[in-house]
Amino acid sequence: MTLITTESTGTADAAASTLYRLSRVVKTYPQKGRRVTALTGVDIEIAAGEFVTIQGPTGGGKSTFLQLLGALDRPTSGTVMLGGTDIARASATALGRLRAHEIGFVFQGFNLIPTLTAHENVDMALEPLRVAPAERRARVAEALTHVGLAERADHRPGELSGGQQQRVAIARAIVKRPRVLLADEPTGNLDESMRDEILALLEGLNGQGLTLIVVTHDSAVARRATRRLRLERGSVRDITR
Ligand SMILES: Nc1ncnc2c1ncn2[C@@H]1O[C@H](COP(=O)(O)OP(=O)(O)OP(=O)(O)O)[C@@H](O)[C@H]1O
Repeated sequence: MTLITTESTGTADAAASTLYRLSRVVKTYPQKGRRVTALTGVDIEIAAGEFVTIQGPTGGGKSTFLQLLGALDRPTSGTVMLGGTDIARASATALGRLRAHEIGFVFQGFNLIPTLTAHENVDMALEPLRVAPAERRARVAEALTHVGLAERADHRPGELSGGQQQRVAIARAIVKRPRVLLADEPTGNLDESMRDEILALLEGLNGQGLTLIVVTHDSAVARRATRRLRLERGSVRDITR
């Protein structure tokens, strides 16, 4: 099964290759006539194949950090390299392309379209990729099989449990064969048994070489990471033990 790209295979070579390189990243937001600093000058590298978790207090800068990694926003200063692209300086078109092709997103609230079936929700991610119809159908089926939902392809989100909805969201993220999967509290809305299912699925994907970067308050998730980061008052600290 080819769910991930060659750039992110789990070989020792790929594991040693840098996926993200952030240098002196500052992010400020205007707020009531002054500027709030969300990131104070972050320097960090993330290698292909890592499973990184990001923890920290509310307002510490986690969402801001994830938005920059996801090419959803640009830093105020500094560079955010994803492979050979500097997210700070790339055109809006290039960033859109990066998000569509290279980055899978998973959110706490699943963010599925309620009127579409599981198959249609996953298929949407292939829309910008110009995949031929037959291959498109095969890739969607493969992604749904991978998350254990082949039998539920025709179900709408309202007919699925929270854990199953998150599986559909993960299928939607991996169907594009991204270089990295970014997740914001992916287990935040789930009970313990569903959390463990999703965690096992994410770990399996990482075992196949997919780079995972997960913002989480859940220490059970963080315990499985290969590297744990803490973001507090806009700075990153490595807390892997
Ligand atoms: N769009 C915005 N406009 C103004 N200030 C913002 C904006 N987004 C974030 N901030 C501020 O930047 C800082 C970091 O916020 P961020 O959302 O990145 O933290 P967080 O660690 O994700 O918090 P939480 O765990 O509550 O989601 C906070 O002081 C926040 O108020």
